[in-house]
Amino acid sequence: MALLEVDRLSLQFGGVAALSEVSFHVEKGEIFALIGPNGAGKTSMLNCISGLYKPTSGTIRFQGEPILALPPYKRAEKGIARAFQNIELFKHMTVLDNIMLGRHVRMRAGLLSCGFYWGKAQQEEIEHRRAVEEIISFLEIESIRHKPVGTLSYGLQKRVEVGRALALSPEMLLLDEPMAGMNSEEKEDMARFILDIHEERGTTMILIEHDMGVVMELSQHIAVLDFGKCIAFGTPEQIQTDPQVIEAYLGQEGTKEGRSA
Ligand SMILES: Nc1ncnc2c1ncn2[C@@H]1O[C@H](COP(=O)(O)OP(=O)(O)OP(=O)(O)O)[C@@H](O)[C@H]1O
Repeated sequence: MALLEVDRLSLQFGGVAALSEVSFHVEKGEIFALIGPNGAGKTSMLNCISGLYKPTSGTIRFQGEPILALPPYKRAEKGIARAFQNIELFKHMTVLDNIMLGRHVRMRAGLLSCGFYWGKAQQEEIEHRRAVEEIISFLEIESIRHKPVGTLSYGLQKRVEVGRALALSPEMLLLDEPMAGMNSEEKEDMARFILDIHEERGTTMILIEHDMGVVMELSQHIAVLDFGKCIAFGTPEQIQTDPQVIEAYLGQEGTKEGRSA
């Protein structure tokens, strides 16, 4: 059984079909890429998976269970975490506090239990701190842990955004253009972190990325969207040689993005 199964998913915005009958599946432990030209429906698909958008029809199953009726926080509890295309951090708060906030759905001790079982709540707090410190050291951001996020470079903010999503200890991580706007050094760092997360934590990932070199190198399977339709699904080798993909997206040379991207 695949970890995530998307079956004939459609999403309509008035007259615009953002997604039409899209089907694909993501295996546990793989890096899966969603590619396609601007406006193809990639972010809309992530929004349907995380619960921000409600599809018009179709189904999504996570670990065999239908999830479309669940609100976003329930999907987060089930292990689906999201890093956004436009950074969604609290800019005035520190790196540490932002990542700690990402951990909140894993925190069980509420106000009542804190009152009755102070020791238990304290123990939990220590464990969450340890998990967060582990992420900070994993992402090599120890030196900026007490800095307000708004004072950091764009590349570092993107890294913190990934850290916030990782704090959920997710089963599946949705990464929407994690390298957009980065210089080549920052991109290399992010690619290394994605591979490390995959190898060391075994986290399944769905990656939206426009850089074809990165996509072909990192992912095991790729789905190609074009005008809301899934026009191809396969390994990087299959996608690179698929005539429909070359026509719609990669351009005649099969290396760069064709249509506006
Ligand atoms: N909230 C919304 N309201 C109306 N239309 C929307 C909304 N979100 C997306 N769309 C439309 O759905 C289509 C798919 O958009 P989407 O952002 O999913 O594409 P994308 O492949 O992620 O593009 P990009 O690569 O530019 O981020 C577009 O025509 C877009 O205008």
